[in-house]
Amino acid sequence: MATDSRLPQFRALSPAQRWDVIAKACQLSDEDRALLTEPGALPSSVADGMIENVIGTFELPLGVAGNFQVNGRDVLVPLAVEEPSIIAAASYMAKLAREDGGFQTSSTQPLMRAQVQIVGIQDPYGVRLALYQARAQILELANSRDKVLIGLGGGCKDIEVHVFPDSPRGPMVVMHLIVDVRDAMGANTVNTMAESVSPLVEQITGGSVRLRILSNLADLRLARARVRLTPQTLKTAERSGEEIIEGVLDAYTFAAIDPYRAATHNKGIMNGIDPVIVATGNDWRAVEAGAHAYASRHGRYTSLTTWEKDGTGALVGTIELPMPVGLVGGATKTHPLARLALKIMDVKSAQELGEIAAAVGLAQNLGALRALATEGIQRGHMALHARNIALVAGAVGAEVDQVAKRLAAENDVRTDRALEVLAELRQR
Ligand SMILES: CC(C)(COP(=O)([O-])OP(=O)([O-])OC[C@H]1O[C@@H](n2cnc3c(N)ncnc32)[C@H](O)[C@@H]1OP(=O)([O-])[O-])[C@@H](O)C(=O)NCCC(=O)NCCSC(=O)C[C@@](C)(O)CC(=O)[O-]
Ligand SMILES: NC(=O)C1=CN([C@@H]2O[C@H](COP(=O)(O)OP(=O)(O)OC[C@H]3O[C@@H](n4cnc5c(N)ncnc54)[C@H](OP(=O)(O)O)[C@@H]3O)[C@@H](O)[C@H]2O)C=CC1
Repeated sequence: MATDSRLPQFRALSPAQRWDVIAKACQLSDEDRALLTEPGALPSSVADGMIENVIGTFELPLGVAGNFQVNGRDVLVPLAVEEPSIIAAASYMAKLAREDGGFQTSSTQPLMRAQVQIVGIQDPYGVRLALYQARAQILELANSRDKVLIGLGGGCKDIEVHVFPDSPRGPMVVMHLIVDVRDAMGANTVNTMAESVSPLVEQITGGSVRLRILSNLADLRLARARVRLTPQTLKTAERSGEEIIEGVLDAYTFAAIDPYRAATHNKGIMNGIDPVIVATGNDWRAVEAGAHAYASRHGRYTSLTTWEKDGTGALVGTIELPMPVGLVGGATKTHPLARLALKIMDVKSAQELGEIAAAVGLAQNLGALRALATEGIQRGHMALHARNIALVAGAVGAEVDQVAKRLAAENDVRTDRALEVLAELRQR
């Protein structure tokens, strides 16, 4: 477990030197190092067991966001992502946040919903009551298979019956199984449960069961994060903290009221969350689907975060969203790098993993809003993107930073300019 997530001048090190820092901070072994430094950390034999028609593996950069303090614990957070400036922004905001206590997080129990669709019935409200009457029998059948899950205190805890009396296909009833999936993401688990209770549901209702599948609107499995930053912490050489706070509040309000802005605002949040989900071998599509569905829960798509000023004038940010992630199941156990990422984070439960991801999303959001509301996104983002452009132009080794620095200094981050700068460098 890392005892100090500050990584001073980490950026100036080489990947191998950064590995040494992380390995020391997290007590990682030489075997762990081999996973990262040797090509093909995911053996094709393992990949061939994960998906169909495998022809190889696809790699992404794996970085570490520093400075995070979550509920008083220093955490180094691995992110697998291709976009520049995400890790810089998250690390920067985490650095500021730790001045004022870092991130405080919490989460609900890991409850997932499985839906059982019932058609071919004439009395949907009567069917609803019949299902509630048979609740104990349904729960018993649902819990008759998952010995490991039940033994851990998980399992189907309740049913919830939704009625659609006049759907275009006639009356429809949807029974939800509410399942505590403990440290699994739980999709396979709850899908199996839904299929296993369907014959009994048809017997109880006299209807026909169609779909038996989890809901990705996992609104009973929420992760939350909160952060508070004073004007003193937020001030820069160019702007007062108060000015920055007012800018962030205007930027947040723009997203809260305008779906066109909210889509970009939330994409920025997921820029922080998705790379943690990918790095830990979790299903980022499930997290994305739940996040955006949850952002529409009040009937209009809006911001996943809130930003406000407290009585002392400090900026207070919150995020709350579905977080269906696991420490077991799916690829979390089969992908070696997913296991390594979980080891670096030293998380003890799926809830803790979800809370850290939520905190990274909140940090990411502040990084973007703070930049957008002051200097604009391009200076910081494009200065880091310049290295990608230098690579595209063919720069190698030390040339990459030399070309990138020149592009950033000229504020002209374009491939044709990079080619010119590279040619000049090579003529020297
Ligand atoms: C990019 C910065 C951080 C530069 O900002 P800066 O002021 O030049 O940074 P700095 O050199 O003063 O460094 C401050 C800290 O930032 C971090 N940092 C700084 N640079 C690096 C680096 N190279 N590698 C690693 N970490 C870095 C690091 O923690 C560093 O502390 P230190 O290590 O020096 O003690 C700033 O301009 C920024 O945060 N910009 C916002 C960028 C952003 O939000 N990127 C996310 C992708 S774009 C996006 O989200 C989509 C969007 C924008 O549409 C979302 C939306 O619309 O809401
Ligand atoms: N729409 C979606 O999001 C869908 C996603 N998926 C995929 O489903 C996968 C996730 O399903 P999931 O059910 O998590 O995967 P798994 O079926 O791989 O793992 C869950 C099983 O792990 C066992 N287990 C061991 N330890 C624990 C523990 N501490 N907590 C909970 N379970 C434990 C339980 O076994 P036992 O059963 O013996 O008790 C449990 O049923 C992901 O790969 C996802 O991509 C699939 C379909 C749809």
